[in-house]
Amino acid sequence: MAPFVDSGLVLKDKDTIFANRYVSAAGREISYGGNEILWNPSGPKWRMLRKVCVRDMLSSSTLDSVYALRRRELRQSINYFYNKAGSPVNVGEQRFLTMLNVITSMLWGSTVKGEERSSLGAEFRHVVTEIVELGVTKKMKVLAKRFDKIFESIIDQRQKLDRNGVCHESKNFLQVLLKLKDEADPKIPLTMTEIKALLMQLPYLYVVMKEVLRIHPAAPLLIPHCPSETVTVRGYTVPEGSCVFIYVWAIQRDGSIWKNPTEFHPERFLDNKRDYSGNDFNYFPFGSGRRICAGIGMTERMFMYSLASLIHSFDWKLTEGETLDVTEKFSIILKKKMPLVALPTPRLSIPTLYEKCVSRVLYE
Ligand code: HEM
Repeated sequence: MAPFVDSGLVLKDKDTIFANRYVSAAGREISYGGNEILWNPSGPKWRMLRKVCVRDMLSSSTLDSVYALRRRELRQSINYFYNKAGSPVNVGEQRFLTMLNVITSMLWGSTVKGEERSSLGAEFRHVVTEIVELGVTKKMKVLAKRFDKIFESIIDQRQKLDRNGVCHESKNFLQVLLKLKDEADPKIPLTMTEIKALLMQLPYLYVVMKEVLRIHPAAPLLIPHCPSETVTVRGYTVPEGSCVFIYVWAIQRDGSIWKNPTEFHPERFLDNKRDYSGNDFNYFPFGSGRRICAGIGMTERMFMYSLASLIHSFDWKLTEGETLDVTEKFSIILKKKMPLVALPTPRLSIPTLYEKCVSRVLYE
């Protein structure tokens, strides 16, 4: 049993030493030999990868500049739910597909569409799920091939796509709302009060996001760290090359730190005293130190935008007789044990608000 020590000692005081990754055989198989940013050992190669990744894909300015892309994918998803009004839909699967499309579009500018979008997305999700759950090297090889096939298919589609189509959209949520207000049917206006109410809704959604990340951190043990040399932490010797898990899930549910820790209570974040920037070792769902998640900005934008849009566009209810089950399935990545299946009912009276983002070149 590993000793319990202050995670700040590992991720802050000895960050340089623990900045390496412990790459299991299975991890090596799926990461082209441990060669991508997540699994790369700390060193010049990782620094270069991280710099490129952050500067060219995940910086605030790049993320802001691809707002139209997020909007296009989200509207595609809203349109999907609209067409399924009153029927049970797998909400998690759709959100995963949206995220997948945004990320792959940012990576190689491709968009998977129509039937293929669903089947490729389902295959991708299936492969990711198996990777996360199995961790068996032999099986990993097979899965890695399937992954590779998916990538090939996406790249292939990208090559066929017309490169000229882009959605020329305004940049922030407020501008979108004002545009909607101007374009709304005069009989069913979107009032300034409603716009304000929506904007008020948003800070609350932000604390909802924080609470979700506290109680269900996506990487409950972070991603395994590995000391580059033998080191002593609080009197314990941690040999070079050992696998170090940081149990953020337990820390974020520790009753000596959090009041009613197992209760979902977003209001606890309203005082704005805690954030996940990596400086608070009682709340760090994205990790801390030099290996902190590079996708925080992306997560914030996608989470807030999609949650706000889904709540604003639909009333949601569970199927008759069902209760909400938030039981977790514990693995290197935390998942819901049972998928969230819910019935969407459109709540906006302007049907055009449910249309896909129409870019003449892309969708005609
Ligand atoms: C709910 C959303 C997410 C959570 C909770 C999360 C959490 C994490 C955690 C805990 C780590 C490891 C930190 C450590 O080892 O100390 C990590 C690493 C990483 N994440 Fe995320 N992540 C999320 C979304 C994303 C997204 C959307 C992207 C990019 C599109 C991303 C990109 C990365 C990268 C590149 C690393 C590796 C950083 C490195 O090793 O240098 N993450 N993430």
